[in-house]
Amino acid sequence: MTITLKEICKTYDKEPVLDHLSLSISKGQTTCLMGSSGCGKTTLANLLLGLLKPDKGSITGLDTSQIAAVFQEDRLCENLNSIKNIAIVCPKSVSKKQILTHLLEVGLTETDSMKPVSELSGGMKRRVALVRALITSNQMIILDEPFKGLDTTTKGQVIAYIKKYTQGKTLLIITHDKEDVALLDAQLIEL
Ligand SMILES: Nc1ncnc2c1ncn2[C@@H]1O[C@H](COP(=O)(O)OP(=O)(O)OP(=O)(O)O)[C@@H](O)[C@H]1O
Repeated sequence: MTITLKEICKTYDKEPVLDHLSLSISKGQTTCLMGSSGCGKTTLANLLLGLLKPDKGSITGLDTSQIAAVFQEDRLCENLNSIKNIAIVCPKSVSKKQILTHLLEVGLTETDSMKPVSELSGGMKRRVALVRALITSNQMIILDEPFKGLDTTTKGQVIAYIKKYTQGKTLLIITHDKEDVALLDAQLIEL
């Protein structure tokens, strides 16, 4: 029940970023991925998502069609409101009311949810992107610095939301804050 990376090598323009990296990620659990800036965490996430191919090595135990992700940039449609941004990824059986309930759970108001995303703050956009990833039935979620721009209270609310909607799922969170490992009851992988 693990995702196993074996001897992964990834080079950009002859600059090695990942050099014979081997690690395993427990399925159905939360793992925090930490490491200094530029050490290759986002590269590793992109390899797991199948957006990049390793130069060498293998990844086993992974179904790339079952992964939802929040990237460092939110990748929302700025001219659409939050509900529409999320409805795009949902089956028709998920109602607008259900989407609104999720947005309220992460601290947005109904008025916020009806505004074009371009009129929301960075922290609000982050939460919309998070709901969009967690509302899907995907079995694996990758979150690249999901708490960026959130104050302590909002972060607590978001952590409760993440825990509620990722039970039994494989969750990989890239973070720079060691405190998150305890807050999320996570395993730690340091690159
Ligand atoms: N598309 C690319 N082309 C060339 N170099 C890249 C590319 N993407 C990343 N790099 C380089 O690879 C290294 C690792 O980048 P990556 O984004 O994976 O690091 P990271 O650990 O996620 O960093 P951070 O914590 O700052 O987000 C960096 O030196 C970066 O400049």
